[in-house]
Amino acid sequence: MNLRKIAPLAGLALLFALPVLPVPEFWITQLNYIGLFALVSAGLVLLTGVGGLTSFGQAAFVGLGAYTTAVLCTHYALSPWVGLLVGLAITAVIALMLALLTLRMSGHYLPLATIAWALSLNYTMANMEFLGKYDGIQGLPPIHALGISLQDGRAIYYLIWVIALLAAWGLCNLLDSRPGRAIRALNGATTMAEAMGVSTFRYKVVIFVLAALLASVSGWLFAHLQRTVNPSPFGLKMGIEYLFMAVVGGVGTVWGAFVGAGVFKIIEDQLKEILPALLGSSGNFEIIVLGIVLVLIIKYAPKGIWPYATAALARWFPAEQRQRDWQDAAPLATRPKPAAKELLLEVDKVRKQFGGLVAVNDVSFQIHAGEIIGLIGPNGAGKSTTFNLISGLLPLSSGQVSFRGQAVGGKPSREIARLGMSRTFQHVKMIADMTVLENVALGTYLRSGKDTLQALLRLDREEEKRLFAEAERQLQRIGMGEQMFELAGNLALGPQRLMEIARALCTDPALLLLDEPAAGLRHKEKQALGDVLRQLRQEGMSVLLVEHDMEFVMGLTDRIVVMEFGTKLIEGEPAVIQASPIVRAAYLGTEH
Ligand SMILES: Nc1ncnc2c1ncn2[C@@H]1O[C@H](COP(=O)(O)OP(=O)(O)OP(=O)(O)O)[C@@H](O)[C@H]1O
Repeated sequence: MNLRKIAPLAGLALLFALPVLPVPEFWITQLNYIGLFALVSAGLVLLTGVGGLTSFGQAAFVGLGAYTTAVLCTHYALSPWVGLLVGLAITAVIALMLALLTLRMSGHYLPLATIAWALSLNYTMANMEFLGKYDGIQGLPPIHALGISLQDGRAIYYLIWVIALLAAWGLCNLLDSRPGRAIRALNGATTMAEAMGVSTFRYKVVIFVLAALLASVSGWLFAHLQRTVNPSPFGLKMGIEYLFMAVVGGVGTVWGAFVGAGVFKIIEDQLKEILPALLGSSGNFEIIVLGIVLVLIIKYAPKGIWPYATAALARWFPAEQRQRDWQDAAPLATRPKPAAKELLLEVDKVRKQFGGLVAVNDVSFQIHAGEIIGLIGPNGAGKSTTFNLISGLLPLSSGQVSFRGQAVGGKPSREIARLGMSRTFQHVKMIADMTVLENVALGTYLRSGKDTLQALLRLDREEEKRLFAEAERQLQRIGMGEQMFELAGNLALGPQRLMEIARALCTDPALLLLDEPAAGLRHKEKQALGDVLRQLRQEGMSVLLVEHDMEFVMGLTDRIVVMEFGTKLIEGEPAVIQASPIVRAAYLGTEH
C-alpha cells in the first residue's frame, strides 16, 4: 500500500480515536464546530466554488434545520430524528421555491437576493412568538443513536464527523460523475453544456437545494449539540463567515471546505483571546483581522489554501491518474441513421437582427444526409450567427429551421441536440480544469441517464465506464488518445478544437456543425481531420462547417454556401465557387 492510501486511513483512524484519547474538552468542542461548519461550507463549495452561484444566505438554512427540530422536540415532544426529516423536507421546499425565484438572476443580483432572503428568514426567527423571539427555544433533548444518548460533546462528535465525511464522500462522488460534469460546466460553460443537452437551470436548482440540505443537517446537529437555539448564529454575519470558510479553504474543492472551517474556527478563537489582551480593551477585534485575511487571500491565493497544500504535498502524494478500467464496457446505444440523401436540415429564409444591424438576411439552404457543406464568407459575413440560429443558441428574428422534418426554430439548443445536431464553437468552450477525457465525456450526456442521487451514492460506475469508453473511442478517432488525461486548459488551441469535435461526436449526431475546426491546426493535423470528416460522411453523417482555410474547404466539401454582409451570395460545388468572380470580389472587398 502506498503513502497516498495509508495517510487518509491513518488520518481517519486518528480523527475517530480522538474522543477516547486524553484530548482536552476544548479541542473536542473545536472539532465539533469545525465538522458543523465544514458541512455548510462543503455545500458552498458545490454551489459557489463549482457552480459559480454566490450565496450569503446559507446560515438561514442552518437556522431552518435547527429551529424545525427545536420546535418539534420541545413543543411536540417528537424525536430529534423526526426533527431531522421534517427539517430537511421544509428546507428542501423553501430552497426549491427560492431557487425557482432567484436562480435565473445573473451577476450581482443573485448574491443580493440571497442577502435579502437570509435577512428575512432570520427576521422571522427573531420575531415569532412561537419561536421564542430573540431568546429562542431552550431545553432540546439529546439525539439518541444506536441506543446511546449523544449527550456530551465527545458522543455527538462521532455523529457530526460521520455525517460530515459522508457528505464529503457524496460530493466528491457527485463531482466525478455525469451530473457532476454538467455541474462543473455551470461556472462559465453553460452555453456549451446546453449544446450537449444539459438543462443548466435544473442543475443550478439541484446544487442550490443540496447545499441548503447540508446546511439544514448542520443546523440540526448544532441545535442538539447546544440543546438550545436562538436567531443570532443564523444571521447574515454567519452567512458571510461560511462563505469566508469556503473561500479560505479552497472554494473549488470539497476538502477545502474542511480546511477553511478548521482554519477559520481556530484563528477566530485564538484572535478572540489574544487581541483584547494585546489591545487592552474588549471587543470583536477578530472581525477586523479576519476581514483583512480574507482580502489578502482573495488577492494572493484566490483558489484558497487547499490547492497550495496539495501542490506542496504532491512530492509525497503524487496525483494518481484515473484508472483506465473501461476497456470491456458495453458500447452506448446509437440513434437510427438518416436514410441516404434524406433531407436533414432546411434553413428557410432565416433572419437575425441585432438592433438596426441585419446580421443574417433571409438566408436559405439545405443539407442532405451524407453531405459536407461549407459556409464561407469574409469576416463579419454572418456565418457564426447563422450557426447559432441553426443550433438554437440564438432566437430567430424570422424564418424557420427544420431538422429531420421537425421545425426547431425557437427550441432551446439542448432540445435540438437531443434530435441529433451537435456543434463546436468558434471560441473553444470547455472546462479548463477537467481532463480532456472528462470534457469529451460531457458529450455523452444525452446517451446516458444516471443522475444526482445515483452519483452521490456512487451507483453509476458501470454507466460511467461506458461513457469513458465512448469518450476514449472518439478521442482515438480524432488522434488525441495520447492526451486524454491532460487538463483541457493545458492544451494548445488546435488540440482544444479537436477535443471539441470529439465531444460533439460523443453525442452521436446526424449533423455536425463545426465552427472553424481547422483554425490553429498544423498541416498534418488538418489532413487527419479531413480524413476523419470524410470517414464520417461515408458513415452517413452530415457536416456543416464554417472555415477560413480555403484549401481545407475546397478539398473536403460537396457544396459551399457563400455569405457576405449577412446575405447568401452564391451556392455551388467547390470548383464553381473557386472560379466565381463574385466570390473573389467579396473576399477582395471590390464591387460586384
Ligand atoms: N450578439 C451580437 N450583438 C450584436 N451584433 C452582433 C452579435 N453577434 C454578431 N454580431 C454582428 O453580426 C455580424 C455578423 O457576425 P458573425 O460573427 O456572424 O460573422 P462571421 O461571418 O462569423 O465573422 P467571422 O468570420 O469574423 O467570425 C457582425 O457585424 C457582428 O458584429
